[in-house]
Amino acid sequence: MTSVPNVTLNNGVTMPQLGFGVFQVPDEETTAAVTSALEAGYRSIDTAAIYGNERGVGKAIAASGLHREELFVTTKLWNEDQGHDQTLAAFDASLDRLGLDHVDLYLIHWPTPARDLYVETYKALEKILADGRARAIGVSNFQIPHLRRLLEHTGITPAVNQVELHPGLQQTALRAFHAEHGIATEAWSPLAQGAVLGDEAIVRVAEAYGVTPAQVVLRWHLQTGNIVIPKSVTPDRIRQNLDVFGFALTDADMVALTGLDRGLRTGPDPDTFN
Ligand SMILES: NC(=O)C1=CN([C@@H]2O[C@H](COP(=O)(O)OP(=O)(O)OC[C@H]3O[C@@H](n4cnc5c(N)ncnc54)[C@H](OP(=O)(O)O)[C@@H]3O)[C@@H](O)[C@H]2O)C=CC1
Ligand SMILES: O=C(O)C(=O)[C@@H](O)[C@H](O)C(=O)CO
Repeated sequence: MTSVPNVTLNNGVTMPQLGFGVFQVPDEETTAAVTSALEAGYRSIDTAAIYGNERGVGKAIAASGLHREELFVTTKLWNEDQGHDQTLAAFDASLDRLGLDHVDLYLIHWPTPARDLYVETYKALEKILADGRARAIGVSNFQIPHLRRLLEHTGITPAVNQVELHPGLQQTALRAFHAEHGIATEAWSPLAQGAVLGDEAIVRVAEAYGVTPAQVVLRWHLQTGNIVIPKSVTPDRIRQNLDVFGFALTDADMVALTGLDRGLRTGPDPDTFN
């Protein structure tokens, strides 16, 4: 079985560097997809309240026979549930749907700056952490000014910032800020939902190694130091996306992929998304 390296977060908790995402997987299909992933060897699952599939994730976990300590489960607080008390209630509801008594990582899904609630929301996450119901807390889609404000007004540095990141959107300044403050960078849509897989440089490197473009992109993430959570509902791809530890890109390959950065956002703009 493939062994995925761990990243040590800023509170000492370890998190697999490669996990499985379930955005856009209907709840009734999620149990099968997560079961395939767990059978392939994934141990980290990324869901969110807004995905509507926490129950499907929970069913796959319950049926897996794996010990809870072997798994790393992330879920996220949806925008409309921001605010101190609403966050605590939304977290309880997520745990209930997952059928778990704690998650490994709880994230604020988007800063939604127009609401101006993310600081008090994060304080609720700090309480959840203190109560031992999340092993680590963090954020998603936070830009540098949002992170600076959290660092100024709250007590615990986020363990993770999960952001859109792939060869077409490399987030260089944000990654540098994370490194400076001990925040792990987690890449969502690590394959750009397929939009970079036809890039000539990626195809050329894939042909040279006899692997697929998706495997090249995932290797680039791992060697860049990102945590990645590719999604697939296709069993062959689920296995393929984990089979990325038998080859390594050279410095020249890494430079070729770095040249593909072009501000390609496939998802919403975090400064305006509400
Ligand atoms: N925090 C946030 O705001 C966000 C978080 N996320 C998280 O990140 C995860 C991953 O991002 P996501 O947007 O799903 O996109 P990905 O970049 O993981 O791409 C998923 C798409 O690529 C296809 N695919 C997967 N593997 C391969 C492969 N080996 N070869 C060719 N195509 C492949 C999938 O098809 P198929 O399934 O048909 O095989 C699917 O269409 C999400 O599932 C979610 O957990 C995502 C968006 C926003
Ligand atoms: O997938 C997620 O985690 C997201 O937050 C987004 O993709 C978001 O829900 C969206 O796409 C809204 O248009």
